[in-house]
Amino acid sequence: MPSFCEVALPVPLDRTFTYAVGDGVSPQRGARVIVPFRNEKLIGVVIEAHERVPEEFDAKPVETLIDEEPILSARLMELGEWMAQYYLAPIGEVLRGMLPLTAEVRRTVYYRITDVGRDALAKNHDGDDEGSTRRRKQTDDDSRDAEWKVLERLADGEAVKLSTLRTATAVSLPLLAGMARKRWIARETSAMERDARRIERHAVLVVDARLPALTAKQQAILAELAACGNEMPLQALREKGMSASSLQTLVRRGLVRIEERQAAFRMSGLGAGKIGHLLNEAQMEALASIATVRSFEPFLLYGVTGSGKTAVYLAAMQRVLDEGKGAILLVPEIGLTPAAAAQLDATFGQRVALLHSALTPAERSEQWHRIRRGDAPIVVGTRSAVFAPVPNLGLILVDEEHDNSYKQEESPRYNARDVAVMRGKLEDVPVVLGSATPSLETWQNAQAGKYRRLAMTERVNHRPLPRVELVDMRMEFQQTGKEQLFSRRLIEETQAALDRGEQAMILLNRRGYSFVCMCRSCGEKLECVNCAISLTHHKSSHSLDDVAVAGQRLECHYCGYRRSVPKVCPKCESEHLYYLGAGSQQGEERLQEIFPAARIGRMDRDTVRGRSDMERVLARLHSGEINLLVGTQMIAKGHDVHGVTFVGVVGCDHALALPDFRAAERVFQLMTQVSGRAGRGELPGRVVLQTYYPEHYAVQAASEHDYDGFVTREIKYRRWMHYPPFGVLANLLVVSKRMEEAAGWSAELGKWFERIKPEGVRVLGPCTAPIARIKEIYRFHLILKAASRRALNTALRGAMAHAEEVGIPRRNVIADVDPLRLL
Ligand SMILES: Nc1ncnc2c1ncn2[C@@H]1O[C@H](COP(=O)(O)OP(=O)(O)OP(=O)(O)O)[C@@H](O)[C@H]1O
Ligand SMILES: [Zn+2]
Repeated sequence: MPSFCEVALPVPLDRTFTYAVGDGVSPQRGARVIVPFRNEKLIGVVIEAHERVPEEFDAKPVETLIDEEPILSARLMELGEWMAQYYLAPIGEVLRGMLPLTAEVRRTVYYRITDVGRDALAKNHDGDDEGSTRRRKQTDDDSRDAEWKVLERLADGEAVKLSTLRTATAVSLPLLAGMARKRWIARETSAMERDARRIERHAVLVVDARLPALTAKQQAILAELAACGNEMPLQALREKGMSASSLQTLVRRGLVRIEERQAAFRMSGLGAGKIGHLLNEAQMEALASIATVRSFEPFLLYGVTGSGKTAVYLAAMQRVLDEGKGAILLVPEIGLTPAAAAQLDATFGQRVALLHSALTPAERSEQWHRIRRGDAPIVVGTRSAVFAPVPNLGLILVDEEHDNSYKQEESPRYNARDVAVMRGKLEDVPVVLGSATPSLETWQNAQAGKYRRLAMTERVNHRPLPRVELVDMRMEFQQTGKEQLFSRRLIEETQAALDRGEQAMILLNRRGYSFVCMCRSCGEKLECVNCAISLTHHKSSHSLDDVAVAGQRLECHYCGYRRSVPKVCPKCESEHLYYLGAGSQQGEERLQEIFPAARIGRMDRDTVRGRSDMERVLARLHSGEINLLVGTQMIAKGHDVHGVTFVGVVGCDHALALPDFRAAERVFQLMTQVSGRAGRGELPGRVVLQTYYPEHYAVQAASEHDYDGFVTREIKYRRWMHYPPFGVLANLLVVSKRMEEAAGWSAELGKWFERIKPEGVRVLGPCTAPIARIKEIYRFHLILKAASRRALNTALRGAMAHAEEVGIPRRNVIADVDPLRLL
């Protein structure tokens, strides 16, 4: 029996912690435990059990072993360790991200008085004796009184639950936090396991009871139950507006019984899905290649927009299922559209688990357990679904593999597409990366023969790709003498589509009304108080149900800070404020002026907050209720609306002016994807691309559907500049609330790199990051560019070790490996 175990805890430290295990307990690798850590109880994952007695300290004992059996499989553990190594992310944070089970643990916060607190309390009493008037004067504020009340309640030394303490003293949370900072009281937490299964309470009709006289409300409940097979969840009764007190009366009279049931899995509100098509020749070929492989092999499925990649994914998953295995399909953040969900439902019914961001923690853990039990061998979900514990995995698919939402922009900063390939390798199963606009990384891997390339170069039923017309906005300005948001051609074509009874989509890739507010007198640009970011002007807006959701305001799109719209410049008090740059909200307003009869819908993060909003807009689009949709890049993703024959693209090439080596790739992808929404039905599509860079190769290639042309140019540039995929990058961020600290620490790391001169690594910086401050945190960075992965990893590791040596806290140094943005 081992006496100790190494536990990975969700704290930002690159290490594990040793705990003692009691007699008869043997925690297995991959099992969860609850352990004491500082003043808290944390859930960790066991990395290994061992006999090595720690030399410098007495190991505290494990409090609870949650899982007798490992909850993370050996392969998932290995994947986690690989991620920690590759992304320089704390192993505990990686493993926490792999286990969406927070709902299973109840956390309770306690407070306890400290010695410092006792002293303070004693002094206060002494002061009381000397003369309470003086004390009153010194501490005339109420908060002092509240503090004494808390100390007195805690004086007997027992830890008191936060909720009890608040009931007893009516103390506020900030006040408690302040007392903890003064070290008068100490915060402790305990964690308790909660039953993972969700329990639902059901009302059950007691059938053979004799019916006494009943009120109308009581009768309504009985009728409802009788109509639903004599029982239904309380939640559902409540949603139907049934009275709770009437129900209680019925229960008291023995007419209804309350029973607890384990919640059944329900697919929310999905109708019968579309039935699949017979695959065409190109689809069959792709499927045949994928389905004959049973060990690790990565594929690039390059299929133009509307070539029917989804049908290939579904068929491939069906094959895997027929062999008694499971599959994971990753989709971008908003890729799990109702249409896709309905199709999955129709194909796999109860065998599929959907993991998306709108799930509550309880639902997420419920899905997780279903998957792990083998009840749902088909998993479809966003980024973190790459960790789904599918037993007997047979296939991994990544739809729209180029999509930026696969990258997590917080620790652990992984890219789910790359993790998917690694997982495929560890599980020894094929991995398919699909896209109409593959990332340069994936394309190069295919070129180099590491990935097998499958191509579907035509749309289904030989439908043509849309004809794309470029409008040079500089010419437009010269010819019309006015700076216009929409060009004449865009307006003509939109009108024509609407006149023909067809639908149109217009992309304006910024949300809000105007994205810059400036002062004409002093040139001041209004920025967020927390971030070095211009504030976006929003007019008052209405949600889809026509409920006003927010008034006119300036808003920061990084931290959510809002302020009223100033009448005068906050700096020079001039009244000449003006607004620049049109966002989707302004786009909508202008379009309504130009096309008063159009039924306009908007799709951006202000109007579409969750899945149900998305469902509503798409349903209205499919039904034809909306015939003109304006929105941000949300409209570009995966939608398959057959009535759309025209797409207009407005101002999505600004990025080409930025010093960002991925700008061309991003602009090409967005233009191609959004163009790809046109002409997916019987009728051919048209596109108008408004641009200020008509000669740019990304714009040219997008207008000609020429991925090959684009990638050939782009590859040359990347190779020449040693940018990915011809070299590897990391962004080493140094952050702090205090600017001098961030500056000093990054300078220290810069000096270290200069001294060490890590082989094969070029270091740029340190300098302030392009966004110098986000959420009150100052940001400096160093960019590391290396020819080999190994050199990069070694250099980063060295820098991290040096940071630790010189006392830079771990959470203030962030390594972003394979960054998508160097901001
Ligand atoms: N074999 C087929 N015959 C006819 N129609 C098909 C066939 N396969 C798929 N379709 C239809 O073609 C349309 C496009 O398919 P799908 O949405 O899968 O395209 P895609 O390749 O994913 O495109 P995008 O990259 O633009 O999202 C859908 O309406 C789908 O129902
Ligand atoms: Zn901000």
